[in-house]
Amino acid sequence: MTKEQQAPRMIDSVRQQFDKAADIMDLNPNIRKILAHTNNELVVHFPVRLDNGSVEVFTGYRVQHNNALGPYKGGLRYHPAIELDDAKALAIWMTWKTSLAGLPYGGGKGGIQIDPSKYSMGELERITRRFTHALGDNIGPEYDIPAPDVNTNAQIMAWIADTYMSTKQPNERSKYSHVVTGKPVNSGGLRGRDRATGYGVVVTLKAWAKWRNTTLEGKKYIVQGFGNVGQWASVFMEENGAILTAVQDASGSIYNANGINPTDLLVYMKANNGVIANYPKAVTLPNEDFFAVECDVCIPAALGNQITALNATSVKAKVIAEGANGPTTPEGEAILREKGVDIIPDILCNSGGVIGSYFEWLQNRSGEIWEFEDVITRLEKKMLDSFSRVVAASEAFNTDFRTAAYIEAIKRIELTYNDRGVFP
Ligand SMILES: NC(=O)C1=CN([C@@H]2O[C@H](COP(=O)(O)OP(=O)(O)OC[C@H]3O[C@@H](n4cnc5c(N)ncnc54)[C@H](O)[C@@H]3O)[C@@H](O)[C@H]2O)C=CC1
Ligand SMILES: O=C(O)CCC(=O)C(=O)O
Repeated sequence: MTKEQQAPRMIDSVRQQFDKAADIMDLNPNIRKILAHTNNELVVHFPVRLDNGSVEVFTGYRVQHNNALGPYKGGLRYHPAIELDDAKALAIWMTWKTSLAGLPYGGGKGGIQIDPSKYSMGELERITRRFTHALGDNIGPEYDIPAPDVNTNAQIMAWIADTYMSTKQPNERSKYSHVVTGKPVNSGGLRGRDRATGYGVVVTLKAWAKWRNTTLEGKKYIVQGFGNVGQWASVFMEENGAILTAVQDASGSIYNANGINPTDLLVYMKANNGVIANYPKAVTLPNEDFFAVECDVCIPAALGNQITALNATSVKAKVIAEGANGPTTPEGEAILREKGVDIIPDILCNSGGVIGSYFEWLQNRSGEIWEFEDVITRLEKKMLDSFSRVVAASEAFNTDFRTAAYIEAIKRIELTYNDRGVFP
């Protein structure tokens, strides 16, 4: 086992994936050079007074990969392990994701190195506002538009929007509400943005099932990560008649061969610090056995580097629907492909979130308020269009779905550079 296999890094995965696609599509070497770099990498250190009167200095990141297609776009994550290289990898994935979805955006990502569970609500508000202040005009509604990601939510987006807008002239503040998306509905948020990523995951799974001449009815599925993406994906899988048999979150893993009702699990979590541990209607499973659970569908919806050379051999699922960003390493993927497991790649599978964010941005820019039904209809249409283009590229280039999705995404950026005549 090499060192990389034991401690894979997301930045290595995204680079390998890019190189493979760039080789196959014979990408213009100048454009290849540009896309191999991130445009801007910002690291900020900012002090915040805690409830006990002491001052702590936090480290935050914002990486802007590429903006050939439009403003940088992508989430902010609050996690103790986030480092600059992770923010880079996640920003690069955003560039491919927004391009594949046909959005007028580039890719960005960032966050704060913090375990939010250790801080009070008041502290998190002060940390968020101070971070926003430190970012200053390195974000902006027509420049770089953050959104929720791991451990961030609509409340945090509302604090960011409020802090950013307060730095502008009073008579102009309302022009800036789309500096972030994923806001609460009453603060300019989109009806349906909360469930957009999980809904999109299931739209792609239904499309995959159709492509495989089957349906989701009666299929057993397992979900890693029961936060925004995992919860909503489970709710929609349930609506399609699939059966949830195992769940893992940061607190542990649970299993019930006869099925776990996602709505009932959510009720339990609400009363139990938001975690699944000790759910009484399932047994506890050792974390290392999670991906080996017998199932048809596996939805990793937590962090990167979860399915690796160390556990891919034991995967039983027939399809991996990547709700998370970068959950499968290239080494893990090679083993899965050898076993005949299909993978719906992250930049396609979880793109419902950023598509929803785009709708919110349009809504704020035009002063409209969209109906929930319109959001869902438009979201589904866009995701199905992306899915069809990925299938077509996979056939045209005789390659796997991930590489096909990359080719589709990179092709659009290459065409844009070519149109400008800068790098013929
Ligand atoms: N929120 C969104 O709209 C989008 C999120 N994503 C990706 O989806 C993934 C999940 O994001 P959210 O659901 O928003 O985050 P979240 O913070 O709402 O939920 C994260 C979940 O992962 C679990 N988790 C954390 N560490 C874990 C570990 N070591 N093992 C197992 N579970 C663990 C947590 O307990 C929690 O259940 C991330 O990779 C994120 O980048 C992708 C596209 C959009
Ligand atoms: O909604 C967005 O702008 C981006 C969400 C995100 O961070 C992602 O798709 O990974």
